Amino acid sequence: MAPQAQTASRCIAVLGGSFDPVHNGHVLLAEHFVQLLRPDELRVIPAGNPWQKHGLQASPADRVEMVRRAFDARQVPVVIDEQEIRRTSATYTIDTLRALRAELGPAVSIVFLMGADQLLHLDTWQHWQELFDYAHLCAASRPGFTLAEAHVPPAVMEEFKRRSGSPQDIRSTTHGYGYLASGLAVDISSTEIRAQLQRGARPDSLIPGGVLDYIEQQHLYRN
Ligand SMILES: Nc1ncnc2c1ncn2[C@@H]1O[C@H](COP(=O)(O)OP(=O)(O)OP(=O)(O)O)[C@@H](O)[C@H]1O
Ligand SMILES: O=C(O)c1ccc[n+]([C@@H]2O[C@H](COP(=O)([O-])O)[C@@H](O)[C@H]2O)c1
Repeated sequence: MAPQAQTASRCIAVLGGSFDPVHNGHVLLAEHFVQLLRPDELRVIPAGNPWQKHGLQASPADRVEMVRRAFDARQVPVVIDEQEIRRTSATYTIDTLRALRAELGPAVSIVFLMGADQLLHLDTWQHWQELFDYAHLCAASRPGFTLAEAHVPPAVMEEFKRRSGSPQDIRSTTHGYGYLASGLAVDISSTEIRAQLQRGARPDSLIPGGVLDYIEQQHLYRN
């Protein structure tokens, strides 16, 4: 068992992101871990002020509405959590996980999901090693960002190896495990979608239909 982890009665999978805009890569990342972990809830948390990005294009309200339209609640109940948007300071995941632990209590498995691009610089996140005191961390592969040992910062790889657990371990304990999933390969990014929209293209195979409708109705990402 991961250090100090307790048995968990429920499991909440958490996907944080800028979602500028949300796209099929985000949806498939969440679905990948929903299939693997069978959580009781998917909690999607749009970032308020992501300090490692140089400004977001869409407003918080528009990003929340797009996220609301993107995730299908048929597989798992989906909760859109606006706590990071309400916070005025820089968005640090450690603050979010502390708040989630306070809200959900000590007996819930909290699983923070991310793509490989974030894993590759996890060691730059605020208090990154403490994240495991509140949650399990799961990262999935993404084209252009390999999970191969040679590319992951050594301290991050060492932490994930030391904390390696099975999906069942993660589902049934509260925090402390790391998991690397190499089976995802979705070559979609918000950057590419913004570029396509700006040049007048219609990236309908890259984003959920309801999200594209909203982008068009609100004339987002046109300049
Ligand atoms: N295609 C993808 N495959 C796997 N994970 C992804 C993919 N796209 C985004 N993610 C993950 O989803 C989370 C939120 O990503 P984010 O909202 O920054 O999207 P993005 O496409 O990376 O955006 P941008 O191109 O603006 O940097 C991050 O953990 C990121 O690694
Ligand atoms: O806590 C940090 O220092 C930190 C640094 C970079 C990213 N994050 C979180 O990682 C998630 C994905 O971020 P991004 O930039 O890929 O949208 C989102 O929830 C961010 O708040 C968190």
